[in-house]
Amino acid sequence: MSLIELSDVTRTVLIPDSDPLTILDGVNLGVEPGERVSVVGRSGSGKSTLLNLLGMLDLPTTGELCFEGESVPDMKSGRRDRVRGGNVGFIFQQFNLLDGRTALENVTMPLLYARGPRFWGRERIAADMLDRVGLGHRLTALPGSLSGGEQQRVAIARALVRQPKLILADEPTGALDVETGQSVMTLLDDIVREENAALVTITHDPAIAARSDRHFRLDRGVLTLADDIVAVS
Ligand SMILES: Nc1ncnc2c1ncn2[C@@H]1O[C@H](COP(=O)(O)OP(=O)(O)OP(=O)(O)O)[C@@H](O)[C@H]1O
Repeated sequence: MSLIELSDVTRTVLIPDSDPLTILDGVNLGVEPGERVSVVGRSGSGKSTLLNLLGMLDLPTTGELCFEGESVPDMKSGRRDRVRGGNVGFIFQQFNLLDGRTALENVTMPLLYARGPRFWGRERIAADMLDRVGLGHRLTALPGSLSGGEQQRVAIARALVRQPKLILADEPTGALDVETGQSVMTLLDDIVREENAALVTITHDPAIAARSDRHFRLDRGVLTLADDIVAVS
């Protein structure tokens, strides 16, 4: 069973005084546990819309979306929020850290929704996670005092601290120079592998896309295999 699966998914939006706009058109994609998938596509091709569906933030207009075999549109919204919170980690181009909070506070935050030992031990768990991304010595640093690469490491720690089964990374290297971007992706790959999480990376950059196990291209809402992107070992 796929971890998350879109079957013949269409997403359209209604535009006042105009025909409906089709943003995703007949998309089929199954992501397996522990698998790394990349999606490349030009600006406006529908990448963020696809990511929002995979993250169960939006629902398909037609077609099916299942998480671990369960229909996402059939979930009540409270359950959908719990399934998302417990299973999906997000990483964004602009890091999206809370400015006034330390690195440790940023990474602790998702554990405020945990229960039992993970709630009571949240600061130690978050500190361990920051240590794993090489920032054990910057626990009290505010995001503004960290470099872009360090901020993205904090964001990776925050995305992974609840041990999600699925990580969704939207242009994770878009705000970093090439070398920093590659080192951040190496770190992300290593942790994702250790945790046996699935990783879906949306990127403009073929070198970043090539790191994944399977590669797709999105063009005007149509998703196809991108065989010209060659995996690097
Ligand atoms: N709610 C909406 N209403 C109208 N148009 C929308 C809406 N959401 C998305 N679009 C349009 O659908 C297309 C795809 O949007 P989307 O944000 O998914 O693209 P993208 O590939 O992520 O682009 P970028 O790389 O620039 O972020 C764009 O042309 C966008 O303007």
